[in-house]
Amino acid sequence: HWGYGKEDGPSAWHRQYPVAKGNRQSPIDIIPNEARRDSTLGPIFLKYDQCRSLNIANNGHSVVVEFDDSDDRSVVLGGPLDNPYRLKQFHFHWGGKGCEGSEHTVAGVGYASELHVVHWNAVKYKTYNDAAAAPDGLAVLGIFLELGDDHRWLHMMTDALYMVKFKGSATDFKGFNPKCLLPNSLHYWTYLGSLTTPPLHESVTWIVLKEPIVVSEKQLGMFRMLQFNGEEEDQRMRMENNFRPPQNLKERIVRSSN
Ligand SMILES: NS(=O)(=O)c1cccc(NC(=O)NCCCCO)c1
Ligand SMILES: [Zn+2]
Repeated sequence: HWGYGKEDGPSAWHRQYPVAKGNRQSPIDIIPNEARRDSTLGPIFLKYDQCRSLNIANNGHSVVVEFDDSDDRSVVLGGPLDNPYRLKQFHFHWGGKGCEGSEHTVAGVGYASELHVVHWNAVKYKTYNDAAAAPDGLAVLGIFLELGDDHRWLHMMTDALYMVKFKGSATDFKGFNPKCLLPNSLHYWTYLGSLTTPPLHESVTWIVLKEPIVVSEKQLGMFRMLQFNGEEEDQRMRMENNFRPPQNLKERIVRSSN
């Protein structure tokens, strides 16, 4: 199975997932000076007021908070999107102590971590899985985390991490609204890309916010108490450095909101 180690990590994924060498892979290094300012790109809107989380889980690659996506109560719309995309889940990617851990980089510089808020096109596709394999199926909001003071609300999530220490564990996690994890500004870069983990489907319209949120080293350190392995496995592997490095931009351009 794929992972982030030496043998099963990003440089090996192409063997089982040949699309890893495709033309619209993610993440990428975003070079602000080369992004095209596009006046036709409007603002994005996050309609998360009715949003309610369901559970938090360790899937062996990251920690994921899932939402009820049975209706259009929580959607992202506007910006590069032709219709509303329904909120499905959010998860994180992070590094080791003091190392970089984001997936996208900005002019070659990484952040300590990156939050991905995953939405799917329920107007065009019947199920999330259908959307996840379609070129306009997903819209993922990428938010950088930089180290500084404690984040006022992140503790609500990090306090629950001890309950999902091992791969395959999950627990109720109700009432968490990801609106509390957004920065002040919704200015963004956008480009067409892929899932950053296998199966690496080229199905994502990426919307990467320019302004990072601030979390403390202590809070980020809580993520590293998670483990890649299941409870029953002998091999104990701390969950960290679960990020894919930047991929070739190929024939793509990155657009910038105003
Ligand atoms: N990291 S990401 O590009 O935001 C992203 C978004 C939505 C799905 C995925 N990847 C997957 O669902 N991979 C399938 C296996 C995951 C754990 O079992 C990655
Ligand atoms: Zn991700």
